Amino acid sequence: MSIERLSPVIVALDYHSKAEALVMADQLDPTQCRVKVGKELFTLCGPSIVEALHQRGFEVFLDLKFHDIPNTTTKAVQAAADLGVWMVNVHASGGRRMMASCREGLEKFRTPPKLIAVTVLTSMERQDLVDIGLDVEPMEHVKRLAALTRDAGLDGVVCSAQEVAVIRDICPASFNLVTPGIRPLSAEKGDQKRVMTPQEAISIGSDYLVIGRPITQANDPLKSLEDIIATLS
Ligand SMILES: O=c1ccn([C@@H]2O[C@H](COP(=O)(O)O)[C@@H](O)[C@H]2O)c(=O)[nH]1
Repeated sequence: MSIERLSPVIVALDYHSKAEALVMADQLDPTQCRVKVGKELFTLCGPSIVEALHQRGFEVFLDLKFHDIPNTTTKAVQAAADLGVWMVNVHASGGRRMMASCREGLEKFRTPPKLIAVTVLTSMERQDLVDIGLDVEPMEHVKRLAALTRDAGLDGVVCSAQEVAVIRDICPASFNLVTPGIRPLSAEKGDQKRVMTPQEAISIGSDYLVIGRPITQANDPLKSLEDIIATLS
């Protein structure tokens, strides 16, 4: 069975050293999940952490959320493609021309990474948007940015599972919906605001569940992952 059908879970390896991240990865099974390398780990380790995870058989989501001018972000996603990652992302608020340029920049790769865009961070709620001059509900802004991302030709968006149904109405079924802010009922929300349980997120149509602390900070991370996967079928 392909990994596409096996598990929608992407484990966020948010660690402060390569050693810690690999201790965690070595407890996980690449047929049961993908892994995500974010800003902290990549800033500390660079491409060597991606290589080490590839050697262990994991597909890697490089979650660096590029947000810059079109030329810079395009070169950045091309560098990610050179690393052979499975997925890479930019911020949709960088705009249509920036996203379209990144899309075009990946055309020369035989197997480019999935290119997706972050809409509104799952840690944000209405007041956070007001604070940055956006007097809208997160749902409304996510919908607008998802439409922009679709029109720029990207493969999908990062959103909260709470927005999945609304995005499904305006985007094709092939448009990947990647949802962090996933919290089993027993888990702490921490800094996440727009959350949903793994089971609800899958039921409503999330394609991929990004899960960090509920797995990585569990006493038995593999059991925690298996317990989550068991709720999905
Ligand atoms: O909107 C977003 C975009 C990215 N993230 C990232 O996902 C994980 C979530 O980790 P948890 O420990 O499960 O909260 C983390 O790496 C974030 O950088 C997000 O949470 N929300």
